Amino acid sequence: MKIMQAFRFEAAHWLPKVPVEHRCHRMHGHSYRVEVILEGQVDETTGFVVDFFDIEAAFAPLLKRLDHHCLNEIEGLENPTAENIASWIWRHIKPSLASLSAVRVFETPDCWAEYDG
Ligand SMILES: Nc1nc2c(c(=O)[nH]1)N=C([C@H](O)[C@H](O)COP(=O)(O)OP(=O)(O)OP(=O)(O)O)CN2
Ligand SMILES: [Zn+2]
Repeated sequence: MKIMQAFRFEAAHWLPKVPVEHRCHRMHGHSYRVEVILEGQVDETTGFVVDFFDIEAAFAPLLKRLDHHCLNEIEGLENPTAENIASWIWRHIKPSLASLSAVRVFETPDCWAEYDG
C-alpha cells in the first residue's frame, strides 16, 4: 500500500550552474509542493501504513528550514534544482521514516522531480 502527504512552501532561489543568460540564473521564487510517499503493509490494528501525523512531524523541521528562505543559503542546497531538493529532503527524512518510498518536488504545477533513493 502507498500513502502520500503533501506540503507546500515558498522560497527564493537561483541556479548557479546554468549560463548567466538563463533566466533561472537570476534570483526568483517558487511556490513549491512536496509529496512525501511511503510504502508498506497496513497495520491490522490501526489501519495505517504510517500515521499522517508522524509524517507531518518528520517533515516539520525541514519545512521550517525551507519556507520563506533563500534555498541557496541552506547547507547542501547550494544548487537548488528540483532534483537536488528532492534528494536533499530524502536524505533528511529517511532516518525518521523507514518506509519512505519517494519524494516528489513540484517547482511549478507542471514540473516535478522525484527521488526514490
Ligand atoms: N530539470 C530542471 N530544469 C529546470 C529546473 C529544475 O529544477 N530542474 N529549474 C528551473 C528554474 O528554477 C525555473 O525557475 C523554472 O521555473 P519557471 O521558469 O518559472 O517555470 P515555467 O517556465 O513553467 O514558468 P512560466 O513563467 O510560467 O513560463 C528551470 N529548469
Ligand atoms: Zn526556479
